[in-house]
Amino acid sequence: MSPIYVALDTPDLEKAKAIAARVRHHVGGIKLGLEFFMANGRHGVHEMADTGLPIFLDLKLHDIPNTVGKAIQALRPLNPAILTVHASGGRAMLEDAKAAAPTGTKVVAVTMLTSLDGSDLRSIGLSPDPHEQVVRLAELARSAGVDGIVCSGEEVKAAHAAWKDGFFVVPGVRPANGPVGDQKRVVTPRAALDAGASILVVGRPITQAADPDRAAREIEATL
Ligand SMILES: O=c1ccn([C@@H]2O[C@H](COP(=O)(O)O)[C@@H](O)[C@H]2O)c(=O)[nH]1
Repeated sequence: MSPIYVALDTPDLEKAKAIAARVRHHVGGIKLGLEFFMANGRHGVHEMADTGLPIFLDLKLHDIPNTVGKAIQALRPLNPAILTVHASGGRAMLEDAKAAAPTGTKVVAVTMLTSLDGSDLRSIGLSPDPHEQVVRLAELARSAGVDGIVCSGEEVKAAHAAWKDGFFVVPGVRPANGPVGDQKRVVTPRAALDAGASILVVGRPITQAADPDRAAREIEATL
């Protein structure tokens, strides 16, 4: 099974379905985020689940424990393979998120967004070392009982060393010399896997390609 989850960041359900149909033999699952969910809601998730590919619901929930727990209870009928919350929501929120999720759903905690770097951390009053930030939040996530974390390929080796059976989601991956867009902590898909990623999230390098099927195939061939 391919470790690539394609991020279908579009409000257009028909477009999402069309790309999924083109790349389905070269990806292991579909990631649906806020842009898709705000436009298409639960109906859209059900439609994408009809592709037969596992669904990663990347809603990055972040609120008080009761609110996050109730939100996840409301999402239970969607039975996603993977669901995200923010690690910085704190221990009680992570515990309530895991308790509310369906048994088969991996709850993973976003540590430090791949669109941020050390200077962004400093600007929000945190120590400017991404490794320190990711490893500290990974330990919080592990001890709170969730299944894994989201981090960049630059920190996944250190996080994996401290959490051998954790599940590591790595977005912000780019083919060598590809445009990075708004991502700041970027590695190649091969480097992320070698460093310990469990799955790779790839959006624009596939979805914005003239031939998404070929782009997915070419990335898969590097793994
Ligand atoms: O730290 C994070 C957490 C989530 N994402 C999501 O992954 C994809 C990446 O898309 P690209 O087009 O490959 O940049 C996108 O859906 C983000 O919401 C992330 O990039 N970084």
